[in-house]
Amino acid sequence: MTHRETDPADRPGQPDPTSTTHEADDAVRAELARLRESIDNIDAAVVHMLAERFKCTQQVGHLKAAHKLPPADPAREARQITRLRELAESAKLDPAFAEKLLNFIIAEVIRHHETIARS
Ligand SMILES: C=C(O[C@@H]1C=C(C(=O)O)C=C[C@H]1O)C(=O)O
Repeated sequence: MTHRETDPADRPGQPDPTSTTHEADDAVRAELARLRESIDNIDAAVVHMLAERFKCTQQVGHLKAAHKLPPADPAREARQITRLRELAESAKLDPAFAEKLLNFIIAEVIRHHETIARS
């Protein structure tokens, strides 16, 4: 803890000029807590949405395995990436990040499809 020139202990009987700082600290803490609550809600939504997406892709995996279709469909992936990049741009999200995220998810889906095909 640093000793400030404005330490009220240095000026007995004077109003505490640091109280504004403490109020600002409280306001910052409250704003941080409010934003983090929203972040937690959004993270929960992302997890639930991903779980729903994986439920769908698992069904696709079973359908493909039953009909001897390949686990990956690069043409479909290319269309999804084009679409997602456009969506990202209009949402002011970095399209390169959106593409990386989709590729990461799709790679996991393909891994699941390969497992289903082997089973
Ligand atoms: C889900 C599918 O399988 C794979 C996974 C994809 C995805 O996660 O969106 C897209 C294409 C395929 O490589 C599909 O063919 O639709």
